[in-house]
Amino acid sequence: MFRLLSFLLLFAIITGCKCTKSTDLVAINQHDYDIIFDIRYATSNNFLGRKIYENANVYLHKDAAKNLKIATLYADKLGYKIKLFDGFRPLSVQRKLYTEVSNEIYVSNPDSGVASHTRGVALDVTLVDKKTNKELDMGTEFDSFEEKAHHNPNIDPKILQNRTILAGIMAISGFTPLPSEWWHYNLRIYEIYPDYGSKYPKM
Ligand SMILES: C[C@@H](N)C(=O)N[C@H](C)C(=O)O
Ligand SMILES: [Zn+2]
Repeated sequence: MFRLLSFLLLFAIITGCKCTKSTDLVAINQHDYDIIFDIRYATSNNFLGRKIYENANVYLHKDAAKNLKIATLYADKLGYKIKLFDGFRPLSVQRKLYTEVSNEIYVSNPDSGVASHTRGVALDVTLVDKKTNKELDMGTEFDSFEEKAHHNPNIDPKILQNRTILAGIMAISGFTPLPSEWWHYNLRIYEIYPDYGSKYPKM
């Protein structure tokens, strides 16, 4: 009897661990999400000029994934598609980016406990016009670490309008903006989510 109970306990622990992995972070794929994928760190088209991810697979915490789906519906109704630049980020990559930039306004310090990409609840996104297939003009490129990328009401009205459309879609879907990066959104109250960055270096 004791043996059976021990076996069942061991089985529950093992399957429970697997459960945490497979249900917390989920893959974001073309089949389930009507978005455009442009995972920049899986290419050399990023501020480092070299590929950092081995592949372009994207993962998000299931709560963020659910809200991203809602955002795609709002975007679609308004005539846009969401383009995704990044989602879950392994700790090693967060560290690499931080070492290169060394500015916590633009890259979260991996040791500060405030990083949201490593929790799987941050998204780097923009909008594409469905009619023209062109990205909206947001005033700067993605990962342009300068003041022009900050949210600011005193910018060109067209750029302000574009950023505000993105902010509206994301806000109504449960995300909050980062003041210093027009492309970065955190799931609301992201601090409650655990950090998966070192647990899942590569999914
Ligand atoms: C590096 C940039 N794309 C980014 O995501 N910055 C925020 C602040 C972060 O690293 O959490
Ligand atoms: Zn980001």
